[in-house]
Amino acid sequence: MFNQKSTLDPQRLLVLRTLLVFTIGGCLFFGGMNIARGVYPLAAVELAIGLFSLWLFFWITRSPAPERWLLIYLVLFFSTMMLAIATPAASATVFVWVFLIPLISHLLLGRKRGLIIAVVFLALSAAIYFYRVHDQPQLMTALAIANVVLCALVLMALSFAYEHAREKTEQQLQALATTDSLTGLPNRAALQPVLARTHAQAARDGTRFALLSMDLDHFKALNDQQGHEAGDRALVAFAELLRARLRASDMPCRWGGEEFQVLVSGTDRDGAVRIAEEIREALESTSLAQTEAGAQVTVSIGIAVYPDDGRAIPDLLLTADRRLYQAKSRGRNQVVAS
Ligand SMILES: Nc1nc2c(ncn2[C@@H]2O[C@H](COP(=O)(O)OP(=O)(O)OP(=O)(O)O)[C@@H](O)[C@H]2O)c(=O)[nH]1
Repeated sequence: MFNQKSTLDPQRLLVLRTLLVFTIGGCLFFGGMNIARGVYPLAAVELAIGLFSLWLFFWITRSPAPERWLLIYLVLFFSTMMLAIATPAASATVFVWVFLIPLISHLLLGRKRGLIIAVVFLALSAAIYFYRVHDQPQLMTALAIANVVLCALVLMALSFAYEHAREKTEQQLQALATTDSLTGLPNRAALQPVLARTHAQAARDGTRFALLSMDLDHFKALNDQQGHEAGDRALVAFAELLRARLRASDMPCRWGGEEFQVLVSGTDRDGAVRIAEEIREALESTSLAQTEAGAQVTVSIGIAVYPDDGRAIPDLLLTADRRLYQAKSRGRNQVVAS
């Protein structure tokens, strides 16, 4: 769950695999045709690209660097296209493939890298096109040139706009999926990759980090006596308190219900206890959530420090949780760190 493997996003993987299927089929077909027509250099390149595409179809989900292979494939694919349009013996209609360049670049590489690759290969295609048709007056009229150029520009603008809108939607969905809607804090799904990164970095650099597991006390009583809305307001206020007390490099998160988790980087046990005590005291000193029975919502906190309390993330979470419940059983409103 905490392993960070580099993977392509599913949409790009689907586009790439669809394209690879057509590349494999197309390369075999055109390679065979070009052998029959005696255009051997182009046929050899096409067959080699076909075999490479077949291998990539299976390798792409296993590769540790799929983005790099994506770029290599695209450059090879477009370069083959350039070779095809530059080959005098190739069919005149081979130029229609050029119009796929903006669409494929944006779908596979995203807005910025897609635009750069598309501009480079469209410019190359234009140079090859004009070199090949410069002696055909009917193709060198302003109208004929405007048709080709405008069509390419429209496709470029449309695919750029599509990718721009798609990236924005993806960012919004990502934010929704990783933010707790009540408190606005990151949620459990958001903490996991950050925790994995912090853990990997601490293991590399020999530094420490602490996990503070927190659970609000007497929260059920508050809900029962003053209503769910009062409970919600207390959760929002506690989230505010966390934001106000923590440094930008620390990461508070709503773990679920009235449980919170705080990841504090570059700190030892004493530092973590200081922060936890500050938070505990700050909540205690607010009259934010007084229950009718006179109890006040406070917070119990369990601390685990890497690597002293465990080297694996699940062990640290377990230790922090165990200490949190020790704090509860010792009477609540306290910090347990060892
Ligand atoms: N208002 C509100 N209540 C929630 C939310 N999520 C969980 N709860 C409530 O939090 C309460 C947690 O109850 P308990 O686990 O018994 O915790 P507690 O009353 O704080 O008891 P101790 O932790 O032992 O002090 C339950 O009543 C849940 O319904 C939420 O988003 N909003």
